[in-house]
Amino acid sequence: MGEMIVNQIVTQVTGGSSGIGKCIAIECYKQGAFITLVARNEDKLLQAKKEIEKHSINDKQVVLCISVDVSQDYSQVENVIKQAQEKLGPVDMLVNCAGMSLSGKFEDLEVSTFERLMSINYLGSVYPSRAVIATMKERRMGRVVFVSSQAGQLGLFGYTAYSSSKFALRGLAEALQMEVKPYNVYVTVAYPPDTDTPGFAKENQTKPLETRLISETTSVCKPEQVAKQIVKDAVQGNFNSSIGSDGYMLSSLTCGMAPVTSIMEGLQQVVTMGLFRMIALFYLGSFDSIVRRCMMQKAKLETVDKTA
Ligand SMILES: NC(=O)C1=CN([C@@H]2O[C@H](COP(=O)(O)OP(=O)(O)OC[C@H]3O[C@@H](n4cnc5c(N)ncnc54)[C@H](OP(=O)(O)O)[C@@H]3O)[C@@H](O)[C@H]2O)C=CC1
Ligand SMILES: CCCCCCCCCCCCCCCC(=O)[C@@H](N)CO
Repeated sequence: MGEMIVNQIVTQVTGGSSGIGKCIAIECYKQGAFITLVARNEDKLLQAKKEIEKHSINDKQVVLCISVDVSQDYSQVENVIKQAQEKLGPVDMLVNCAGMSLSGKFEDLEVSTFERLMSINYLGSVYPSRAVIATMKERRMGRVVFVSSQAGQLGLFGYTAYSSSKFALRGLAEALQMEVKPYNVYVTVAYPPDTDTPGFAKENQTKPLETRLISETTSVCKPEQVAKQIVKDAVQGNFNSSIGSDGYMLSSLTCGMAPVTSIMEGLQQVVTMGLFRMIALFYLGSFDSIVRRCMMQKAKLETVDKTA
């Protein structure tokens, strides 16, 4: 498997106008890539374009903006990607980063929230990938990145809608990787932890206490750091991309039938599996006790309310 050289390659980033996506675009631009940003809001796109352009390393580099909803209409997504390809040439690397999170207890979440998260997080990654994959296979080169989440590796209180939409990306990525590997096209799934972005700030406004307490087990990452790791793994053609020691343990523990990139990676998984399962049992115990404590706290408050 050859490493990709980012200089002069065409990188298309959905969700590239904010947060992790914007940092991925900056990281690629710093290495000399041509960028297409895909998102809905045109003002945010233009602002991101200006910010990214500050990091140019030569005067040929371009940042193109496409305003489209990646989750709605496949033919519309296909059309705008074709138009972009006419201007910049075929996409070498597609990063599917458009997405969002909504948390809440299962019975409190609207049914429409399940549909919406599945549309944005899952179908919103299927459509752009479907639009570029044939050309990548023909050209015998390419990278497709799916940005899942640690919540795409384990289910947590409050994430019934979000986790399932992020788990879906793993299945898509595994199946697709098996199809395209002989054509020298490589798929990466990234599993970031909580990351300090506008999307994360918004998510926190409605996060249940339980979800917040469980998430606080791990620290919040900087989007620049997450972006750097994702770009590095995608360029190297690694199937898995994770951050930090929790990320490493989670990826080893949940490797299942995921492809390995090196013999070393496979051996590490074999050797660490039992130990990491042991550690996971302690985490699960502490998560369960957080949930139970919150329930008892609420019950106590209710009896106080009633007697008052
Ligand atoms: N921040 C975190 O803690 C973590 C985030 N992630 C995942 O990383 C990704 C990026 O998250 P983050 O940077 O926090 O998010 P932000 O909310 O900061 O940015 C989201 C980006 O996606 C775009 N977008 C959203 N919906 C659509 C749509 N339907 N069509 C096209 N573009 C869309 C937004 O632009 P616009 O609204 O204008 O369309 C924006 O550019 C998401 O998939 C998220 O689930 C994973 C783990 C942790
Ligand atoms: C051996 C096993 C060790 C396991 C440690 C597990 C710790 C889990 C904490 C999970 C935090 C949830 C991240 C979700 C981020 C996200 O996607 C949202 N913030 C999106 O906005």
